[in-house]
Amino acid sequence: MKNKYIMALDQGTTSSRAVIFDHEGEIVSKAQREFNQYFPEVGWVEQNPNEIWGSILAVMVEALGNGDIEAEQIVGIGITNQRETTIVWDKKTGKPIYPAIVWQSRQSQPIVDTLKAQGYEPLFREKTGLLIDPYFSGTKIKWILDHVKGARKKAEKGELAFGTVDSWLIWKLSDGRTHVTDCTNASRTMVYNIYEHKWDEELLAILEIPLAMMPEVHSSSEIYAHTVPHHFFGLEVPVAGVAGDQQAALFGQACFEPGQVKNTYGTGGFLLMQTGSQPVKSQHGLLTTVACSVGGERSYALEGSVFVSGSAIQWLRDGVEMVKSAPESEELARKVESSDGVYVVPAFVGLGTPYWDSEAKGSMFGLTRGTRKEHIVRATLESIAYQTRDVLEAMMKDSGIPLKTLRVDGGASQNDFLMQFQSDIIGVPVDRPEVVETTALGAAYLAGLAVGFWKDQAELKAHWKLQQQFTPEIGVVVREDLYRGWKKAVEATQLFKN
Ligand SMILES: Nc1ncnc2c1ncn2[C@@H]1O[C@H](COP(=O)(O)OP(=O)(O)O)[C@@H](O)[C@H]1O
Ligand SMILES: O=P(O)(O)OC[C@H](O)CO
Repeated sequence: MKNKYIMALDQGTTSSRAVIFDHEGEIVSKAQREFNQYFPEVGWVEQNPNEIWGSILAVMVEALGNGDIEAEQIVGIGITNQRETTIVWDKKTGKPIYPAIVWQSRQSQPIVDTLKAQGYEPLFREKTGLLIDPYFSGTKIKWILDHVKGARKKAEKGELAFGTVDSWLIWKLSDGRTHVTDCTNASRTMVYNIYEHKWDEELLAILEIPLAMMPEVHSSSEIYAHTVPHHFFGLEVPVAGVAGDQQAALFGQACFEPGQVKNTYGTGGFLLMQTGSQPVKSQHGLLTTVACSVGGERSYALEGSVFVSGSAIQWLRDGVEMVKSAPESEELARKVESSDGVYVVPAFVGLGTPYWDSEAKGSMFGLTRGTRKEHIVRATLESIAYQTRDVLEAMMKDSGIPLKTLRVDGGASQNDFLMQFQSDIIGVPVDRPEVVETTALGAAYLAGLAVGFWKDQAELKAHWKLQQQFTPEIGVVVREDLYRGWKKAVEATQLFKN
């Protein structure tokens, strides 16, 4: 008999991936495609939902082909996606009425300013665990309904559908038969009540979003739909797992115990701490969000976002051209003993957790006549680790749980210098697993649990294998000295507004 597999569709901000996993949780094949980003105005980021769908169709075929795997061998599909990105489409024609508004897009800032001025922040925070920010879907939906002619009327009549990218893909895979999302994605919309587990009618009313356009909210692991045969080689394969990409990574990292934390070093840095069955309210600028819902059990997480993480290295490469490739940053950083007192604060798009300062600009401190390119490169890598510590400090304060280890993944986690410095600056081990495609793995796990491919979470936990552990190599005095310098640099950065 031929081996059976699970296919994960990882629909990220800049590319779509299909990753096929075997029963041991190992990758047997994958494929990846980039798609276009559109920047129609300063600060706006949009995508074409049909291009997203096209890229997904392409990678499904390529991943099967690359691994010489037949479609019949896929027993379940899991979906994980860039979160918050907002799509509104016509239920009858299946056509989007506006491009996808990407999570990074700021066009709904004026709506946010009005909501804040009206004093709604505490209400939204209390019910959704989020802040009022253009990042989340709620004000993006309102923006579309306000700007596309006739849209609100159609939405009121139940003719339009809203979805994050997971909903859109399930709609397409099922040929318009299923309009659903999972609770992790719902918890990023700013209109989902994370305590009552439902769309919050009061918040929907404030944003003038008709309930009729919202998808049904389900758990993260169950059969939502089957592929229609013409989209999947004549087969009806169950779509059985869904989670937002950061929550999927937490699951893929097997962070099931309260207090376990993962950090994904991608374009941005996303830290999630598993807090178990109880949501923890943050006093230190973190978000409270749904971590997962499997087998009737729902868990929560505290989340912190570092806006510029791996993209600081893209800046070194493409902006100031100090490195030719991202891996070269490691080579250069190792050429000097230290950053020699140089601090780079990469606040290129403001500062995220815990500062939430949208006006901060990037800055550099401590330059001398002796400063070389290598010091600046090193300081930029170090800034990624300092920002991570900022978030972890907030997590420790909010949860009261001391950090034992940090599990890492994402592109920049391949940088050994960065991982060592990360461990040095937080004073606990940093654990890098063998499978760093943890986002896709999490989605595969969720689908595999629903179709009986895997038995339970204990089985999944046993799959997690350490590839390399980085342990602290500097003492507490040096560590705290370095970190104090960083805090001063951030303080000075925030003072500089022009
Ligand atoms: N060896 C490396 N050292 C430092 N940064 C790296 C390295 N390799 C990749 N990166 C950074 O990681 C990011 C890409 O990671 P990825 O997980 O693919 O991100 P995303 O999913 O957000 O597109 C880029 O910003 C890149 O600069
Ligand atoms: O697609 P990524 O990996 O950049 O992740 C985006 C996040 O889900 C945004 O909240």
